[in-house]
Amino acid sequence: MTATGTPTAGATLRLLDKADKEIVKLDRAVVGAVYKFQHDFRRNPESGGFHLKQLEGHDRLWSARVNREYRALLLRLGGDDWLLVGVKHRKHVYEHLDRLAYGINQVTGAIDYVDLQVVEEDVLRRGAPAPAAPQPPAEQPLFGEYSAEQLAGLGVAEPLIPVALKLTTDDELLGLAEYAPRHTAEVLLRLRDGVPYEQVREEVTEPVAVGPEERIDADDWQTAVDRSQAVVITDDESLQSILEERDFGRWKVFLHPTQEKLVRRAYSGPARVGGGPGTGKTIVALHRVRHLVDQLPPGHTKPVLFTTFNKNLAADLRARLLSLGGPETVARVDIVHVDQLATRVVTEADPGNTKRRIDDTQALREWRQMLVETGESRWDAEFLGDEWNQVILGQAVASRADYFRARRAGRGRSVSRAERAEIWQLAERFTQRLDVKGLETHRQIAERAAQLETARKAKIDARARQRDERGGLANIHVESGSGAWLRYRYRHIVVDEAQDLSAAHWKMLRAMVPARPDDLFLVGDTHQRIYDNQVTLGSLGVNIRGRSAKLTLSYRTTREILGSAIGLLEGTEYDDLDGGTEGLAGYRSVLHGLRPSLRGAANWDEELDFVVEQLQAWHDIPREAMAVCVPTNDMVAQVAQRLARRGIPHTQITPDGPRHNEGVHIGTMYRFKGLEYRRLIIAGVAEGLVPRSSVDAWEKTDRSRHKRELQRARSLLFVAATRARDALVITWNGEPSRFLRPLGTGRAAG
Ligand SMILES: Nc1ncnc2c1ncn2[C@@H]1O[C@H](COP(=O)(O)OP(=O)(O)OP(=O)(O)O)[C@@H](O)[C@H]1O
Repeated sequence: MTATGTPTAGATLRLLDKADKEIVKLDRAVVGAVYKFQHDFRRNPESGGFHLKQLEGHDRLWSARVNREYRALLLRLGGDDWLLVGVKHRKHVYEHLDRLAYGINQVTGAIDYVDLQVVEEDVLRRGAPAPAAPQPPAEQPLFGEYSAEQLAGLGVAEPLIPVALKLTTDDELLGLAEYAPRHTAEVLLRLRDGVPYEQVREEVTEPVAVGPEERIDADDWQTAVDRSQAVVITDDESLQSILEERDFGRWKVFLHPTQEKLVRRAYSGPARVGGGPGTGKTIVALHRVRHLVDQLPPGHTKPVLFTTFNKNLAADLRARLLSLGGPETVARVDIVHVDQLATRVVTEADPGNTKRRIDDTQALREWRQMLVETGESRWDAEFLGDEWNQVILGQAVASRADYFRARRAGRGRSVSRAERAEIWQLAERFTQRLDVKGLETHRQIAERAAQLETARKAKIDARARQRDERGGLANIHVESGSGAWLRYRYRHIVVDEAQDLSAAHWKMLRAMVPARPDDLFLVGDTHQRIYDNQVTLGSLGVNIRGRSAKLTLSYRTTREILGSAIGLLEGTEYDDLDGGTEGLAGYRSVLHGLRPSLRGAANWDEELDFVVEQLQAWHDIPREAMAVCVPTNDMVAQVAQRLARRGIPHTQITPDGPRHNEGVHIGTMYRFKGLEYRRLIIAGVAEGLVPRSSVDAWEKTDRSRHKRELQRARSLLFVAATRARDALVITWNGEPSRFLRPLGTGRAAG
């Protein structure tokens, strides 16, 4: 039947999750035709050129002409509201009409669409690209112990239940998981991972199930589409960014229900969202910021602070928030990295300060020089540097007497009273030295900022008390002399990469926002902590107890990469930012791809050749979608040189981010925090470099330091490995890093 009726002023076109994956697999020319099609279709679906036809035997499914050869398959949700579910060659559209199945899922209330022909002919036969793991005997169904009702009860798409019950190999399952609606894939993979039925119901199904108070109406497709992973195509660019998998593809418009809840919830105090790499923590933080801004009364101030660990991450957050919420949202948010914020506070208090800022490594160099110059040999620079950072600055120790009383838990080696006196003297000399040289460390600034902000908060609170006592509008707000209103700097604070902030940072942030509902919202993963800043938030006034949640589904990495990355952490324990421990239980992915490749070379020169060969083999994707990550700055330069010689465009990742947009990105592991690439090579993963040989020197002198340093080095490799979306290659020369042993490069992990 051809569509009839008068032309309309325009239509809504949406795209169902996974349809994009099938569309991108088509020829470039067809994809181009799809762009044009959606543009024209939105303007007038009833234009004759589309030959819009309802498919025989289907009450909601229509076909429309994309070009001479291809047809779009569309579900009519109601009126002029359409859902694009697939694009097929015209020859195949009418062949198996009875194989196209769709309906409203009775558990999730979302729309499931399945082309069983594709499942049987293409998906199941295609199998997995990776060398297969040992397979169960062919006749043993993988889900034999479950009934169709049980699978339906977990929300598996009904048309796929008979298929799922027949699966006998993991390759088939992975193929199906890639094609099936995301929730179906998650349920089946979790069951196959051996997770008990009830636990799958609790962890995977319940978060997306329609609540008992809400009825699922099998005919209400418009409500169903809102519960589905579908995006509304509002302009040509939105489709393009989804199909080209650009950064702001789907997550800008679609959040998983578990993410959505965290974004919208009202919290009675500070809240924390944890979760493994790629689970969408940053995305939740971005949406949370927009949500908070949306609740603000109109105004021109910036009552929301959005902060992260370093400069290039802050720049990235700004760009993404702009894209998510537009200039109106960004106008109400102060986006600044945490050390810059501290510097601002300190400069405000002391505008004449012209000191140069140095980091921990430069500070350590100063310690070394000072010890050489003074001929001091009883203490080593690392120990003193740590003592200064963690005990003296870390606890804001201001006097010798305070230092005698300071707690030194976790410092490994105990020190006597006489030794404390010596250390204090050296620390004083060190600060004087920095002062004379016009230097200042970021840690000093953070401590100072924390003190300034704490004092400011005390003043604000005291004045509020005075006002309450006087019972009204006393003159509480004019700061002495300046005439400025003395009040809290922010109404809400959102922190990304929370695991790397120091105690001083937290003290400063805590003092910048009044303790009220929705004051602090932090996201981070302690498995990714790469700076030596372990804190207990509760002791710093940031009480997240009872307001902590975890995301577990990775949207970035494949199951294969995720499995290897988790292997890197074998046998280690991580904290939960609040004195407890935290693991990656439940951390999973429904994405599937090649196993990471591990490759040893005879020497660095040969390893560089591997890198070049690998990059050349990846000629099918843009250069900037791939990266090379190495342990040291020297190695960055050497990789860059080799790529230049072989004519491979490249760019280095600096503290401010990549120098250019074009070319393979090269950087040290530290630079990869928070980034994401389609394909990644980590080179130089050898003993002596990962971890650095200096780390083992601590084993005899300071066991706790040794443990911490090993953990940090391991986390650094974990962060690097989890930046890869589709492919990960790890290389080394000489002896492979001990961290790789669980991945099968040598003896079992010790
Ligand atoms: N609901 C979603 N749907 C689709 N993609 C998503 C969703 N949530 C997140 N992603 C994608 O997953 C990837 C990882 O997201 P994000 O960077 O927020 O994770 P993260 O937990 O902060 O990662 P990390 O801790 O490794 O830095 C991004 O490419 C993001 O676009």
